[in-house]
Amino acid sequence: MSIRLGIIGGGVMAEAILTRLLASQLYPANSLLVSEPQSSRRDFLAETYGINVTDNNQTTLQATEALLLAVKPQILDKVTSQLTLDAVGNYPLILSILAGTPLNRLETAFPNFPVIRVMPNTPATVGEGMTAIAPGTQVKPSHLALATSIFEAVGEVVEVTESLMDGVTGLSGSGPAFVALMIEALSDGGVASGLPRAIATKLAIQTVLGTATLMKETGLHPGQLKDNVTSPGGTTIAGVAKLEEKGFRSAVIEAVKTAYRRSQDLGK
Ligand SMILES: NC(=O)C1=CN([C@@H]2O[C@H](COP(=O)(O)OP(=O)(O)OC[C@H]3O[C@@H](n4cnc5c(N)ncnc54)[C@H](O)[C@@H]3O)[C@@H](O)[C@H]2O)C=CC1
Ligand SMILES: O=C(O)[C@@H]1CCC=N1
Repeated sequence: MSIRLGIIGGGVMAEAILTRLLASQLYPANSLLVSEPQSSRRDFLAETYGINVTDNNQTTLQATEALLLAVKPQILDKVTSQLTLDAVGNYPLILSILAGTPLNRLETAFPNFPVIRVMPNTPATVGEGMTAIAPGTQVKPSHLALATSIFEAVGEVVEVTESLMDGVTGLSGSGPAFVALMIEALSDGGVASGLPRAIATKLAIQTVLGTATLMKETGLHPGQLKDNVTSPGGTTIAGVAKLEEKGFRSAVIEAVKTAYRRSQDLGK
């Protein structure tokens, strides 16, 4: 079978996405080709998923539908300088998940190719990802449909203008790490209160998951949900008051803003 989707960089995010593309049967294993310089990583991906692997980025350009850029933003120039685009007979859709990397830089690196800037997140691994996509100037509705189908296989998709992508990166791109810290801290609090670690972590994870599911399914405003839990003179308001005293909400807001600014800086 021909290669339909090429991926440059076989790291964490590439694996998260390709596992779901396989599980959803959107792409069979033999239609995927990952280019990755680390031989141990290539072997792992080939043996675990049965996909095609290579150490030559150029060969991924044979992809008939799309080429996913999944390397660190800092090495984009090195990767593109090694590609010979003139030799390519077709123009697969370029999907870049590189944090901070603007469309105009990608479109300059891939002249005449349709380019979409994408920001997924790691819950994509389990099909619960949140992906934002921002189309470039050459993108047609069929390209948008293709990008949407690929990222709907890993969760939910929203289309935004590019000016919002750094904010998206600070919130949903980096957000899984912020939520993981919250879960770890909840578990630590449980242990400090005498709970065994395994039970504390189970309680913390299910509490975050259940709260998110409740808000998603009911559309409940976060403030209303908080009010519903806080009994007058009860335990929750005592905890909420402590979070306010310690600047919890301000810390989270600043974390997202700092990640947003870092994404902006990566693009400079
Ligand atoms: N990890 C995350 O939560 C998210 C990451 N991203 C973006 O995804 C991209 C990849 O991030 P991760 O998967 O976390 O990084 P990673 O470090 O796990 O994967 C990058 C891979 O690229 C490979 N690589 C290095 N040089 C290469 C070259 N010259 N040609 C081809 N491959 C090469 C590395 O060996 C590595 O396997 C980054 O641009 C990041 O901004 C976007 C959303 C979320
Ligand atoms: O930390 C990073 O730069 C990447 C982008 C969003 C999540 N991880």
